[in-house]
Amino acid sequence: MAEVVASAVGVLTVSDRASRGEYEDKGGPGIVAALSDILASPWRAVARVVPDEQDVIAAALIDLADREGCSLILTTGGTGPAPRDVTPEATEAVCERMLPGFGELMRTASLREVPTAILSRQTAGTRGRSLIVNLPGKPSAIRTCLDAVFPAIPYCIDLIGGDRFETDPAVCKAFRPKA
Ligand SMILES: Nc1ncnc2c1ncn2[C@@H]1O[C@H](COP(=O)(O)OP(=O)(O)OP(=O)(O)O)[C@@H](O)[C@H]1O
Ligand SMILES: Nc1nc2c(c(=O)[nH]1)N[C@H]1C(S)=C(S)[C@@H](COP(=O)(O)O)O[C@H]1N2
Repeated sequence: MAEVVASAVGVLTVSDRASRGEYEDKGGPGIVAALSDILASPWRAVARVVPDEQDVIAAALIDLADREGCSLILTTGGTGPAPRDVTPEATEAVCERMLPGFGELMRTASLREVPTAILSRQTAGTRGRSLIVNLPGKPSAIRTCLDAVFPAIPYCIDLIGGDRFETDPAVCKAFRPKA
């Protein structure tokens, strides 16, 4: 019988205070809870918490993509305009190709909730067989943004040769044009 292999998903919290233990990280667990709801195929989280330092974020993204083999990596935090917000820069630095449509759609969805949605510079891109997607730091933004873009994520990962992800159609209808 074929062995069922759980797909690794990187969950990267970028927060100075959460990384120092000054507050409990609600971002990483929020992403895990959302994925538990959305995904129907076997998966496991590889979670990390790092400070808002571009080199540290980039190193974590490279490790999750190249060593841990995560087909999907979700970051939370560090996407705003403050001087220490550098998650988009770290993402661009490690990606071969950017997918600006992700940021555009996530900001549009968030704008229905808060006018400050336009302050997020969140983006997405691919590194080898990994798709990296930035989410804002506010834990409440995680579900809003994932619900907006997740229908396109499994097909995107198919196209770059990553793992096959299935969603629970009652929660999220993944769209595969060639299926
Ligand atoms: N990982 C997290 N867990 C819980 N709350 C968070 C987390 N990240 C952000 N927040 C909340 O969202 C707010 C905005 O997030 P932002 O990423 O701008 O944080 P920040 O003010 O730059 O500080 P830090 O980097 O220390 O989290 C924070 O002030 C905090 O209330
Ligand atoms: N859905 C949603 N998107 C949101 C927010 C939010 O509360 N909900 N906060 C905004 C604010 S106030 C900022 S500054 C930016 C960047 O946040 P970050 O630096 O924590 O990533 O995300 C924006 N996007």
